[in-house]
Amino acid sequence: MNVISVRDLFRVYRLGTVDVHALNGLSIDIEKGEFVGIMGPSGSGKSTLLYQISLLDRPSSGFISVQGTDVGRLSDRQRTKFRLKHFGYVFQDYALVPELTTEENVSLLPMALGKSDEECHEMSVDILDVVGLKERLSHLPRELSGGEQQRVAIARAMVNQPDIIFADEPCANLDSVNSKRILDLFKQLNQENGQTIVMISHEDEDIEYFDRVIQIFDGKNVEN
Ligand SMILES: Nc1ncnc2c1ncn2[C@@H]1O[C@H](COP(=O)(O)OP(=O)(O)OP(=O)(O)O)[C@@H](O)[C@H]1O
Repeated sequence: MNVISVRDLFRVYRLGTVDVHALNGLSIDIEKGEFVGIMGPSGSGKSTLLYQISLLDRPSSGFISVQGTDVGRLSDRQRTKFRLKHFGYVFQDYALVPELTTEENVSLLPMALGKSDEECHEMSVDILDVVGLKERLSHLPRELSGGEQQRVAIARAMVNQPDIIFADEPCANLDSVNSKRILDLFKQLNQENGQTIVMISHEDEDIEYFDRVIQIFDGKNVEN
């Protein structure tokens, strides 16, 4: 079953009088439970594609269906709810709230979904245990290494058990040991929980982790 279907997607950024055609009629399908890599040269449109399918931006034209919902028809408010309920995000700069502890950063999302303090605590500690950070609950982000911060970000993305995780070059700022640890963690979560993971990567050695690679070139997918 396709969890994401994209047809004839275009995204044009207007910069003053110049149009930048970031996506040029791209069509892809992603199946439920797949761990998919999005790869391609710098500037080919990978992040732009991820923003469209994860509802962080709207395309200039084209069709996107996520879990059977035509997401182009949703209002901004409905899109926000949809994201909270179904998606988890991991970015290359971790995007943790600097003033909040590990546990508080992870608790933000269950809190936003109206869980009680006790439930938030339990859910956060459980997932922080999975990513190996149960001993770091009270640390602030600046008191953690880069690899640990990214594992907090993954815990935050996973805590609501989202259907789909979107990751934009999550290992870009990590050394090879920490990168491998993050990729192993994604693979484990994908296999144990069956979550769909869509990850942008520049690194050829990441290919072995993916069930499939979608190659992007000049704003289009390359059939392989
Ligand atoms: N907000 C924006 N405004 C204008 N142009 C943009 C914007 N975001 C991206 N672009 C342009 O759109 C094109 C695709 O960018 P995108 O970030 O999607 O590529 P990418 O494949 O993710 O690149 P990289 O691997 O370097 O991160 C590029 O030419 C980029 O300069």
